Amino acid sequence: MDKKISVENLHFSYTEEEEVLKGISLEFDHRSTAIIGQNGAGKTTFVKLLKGILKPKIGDIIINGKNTREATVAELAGEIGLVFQNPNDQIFKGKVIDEVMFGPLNIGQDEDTARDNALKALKMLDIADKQEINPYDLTLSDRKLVTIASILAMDTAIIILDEPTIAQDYAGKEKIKVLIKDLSKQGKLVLTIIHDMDFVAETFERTVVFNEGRVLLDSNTRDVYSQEAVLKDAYLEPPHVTQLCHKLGAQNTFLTVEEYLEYKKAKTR
Ligand SMILES: Nc1ncnc2c1ncn2[C@@H]1O[C@H](COP(=O)(O)OP(=O)(O)OP(=O)(O)O)[C@@H](O)[C@H]1O
Repeated sequence: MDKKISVENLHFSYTEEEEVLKGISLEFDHRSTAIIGQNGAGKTTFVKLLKGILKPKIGDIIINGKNTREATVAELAGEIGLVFQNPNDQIFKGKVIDEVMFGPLNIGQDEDTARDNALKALKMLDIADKQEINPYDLTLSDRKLVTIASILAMDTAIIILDEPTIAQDYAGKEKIKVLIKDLSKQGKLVLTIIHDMDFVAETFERTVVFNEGRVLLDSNTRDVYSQEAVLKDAYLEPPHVTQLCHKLGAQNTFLTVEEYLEYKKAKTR
């Protein structure tokens, strides 16, 4: 299996008093993966370490063969793209098209390629008609889509999304769900921090649960959501449909309404 990210015994702290990550070992391959966990569990810190913005105190992170201790953020930029949780931390250009072209130009794409990739990314997110607008004149949900497009346009093998569904309505969430599945089919590693358990169930093959700086669970998404008691200890709940089906007496862990309906139909045949 092709390993794109390898994390070995990772420790990190911002201050002397408190260790935020307490020995994380994980490997990521091509599978789309959700990282879940309560606020403060260390998820954003973890992805900033993967991106090389922060450096490990102990342990190593290898991104496509490069150790983040030795590589600069600029060297890693062509391998790994990170969409920040808050779009305002990422956006600084006065026009959407310039914002989305900035990343590709920065990693050495020529002007024409950068423009083509930027337009392709804007089209994937259905916001190509917004290219001449100032990002700060857009709604928060469209601004978030602009930050996702900026990273897509760089065409990196690894794409990390921090809370992509924030401020999105149903249509926006569907757009992001389809995008993640498409990117994954293209062979990209998509890693996503997310609090929306229903979205996780419908979208990701693998789910990693962080709890107080450690990995509590790491398995395929169905297996993770079948462990209700362990999730409860981490102040997490399975998706609504999973809980409802259990309450209706189902033994299996259902991840979507469609799955449950199929199961009921098959039983009554
Ligand atoms: N720049 C910083 N300086 C000091 N402490 C920080 C800093 N950033 C985060 N922390 C602390 O590190 C811990 C982990 O924070 P982190 O943002 O990684 O968690 P998280 O799981 O992403 O939470 P959330 O779901 O709320 O985004 C928290 O206790 C937080 O207060």
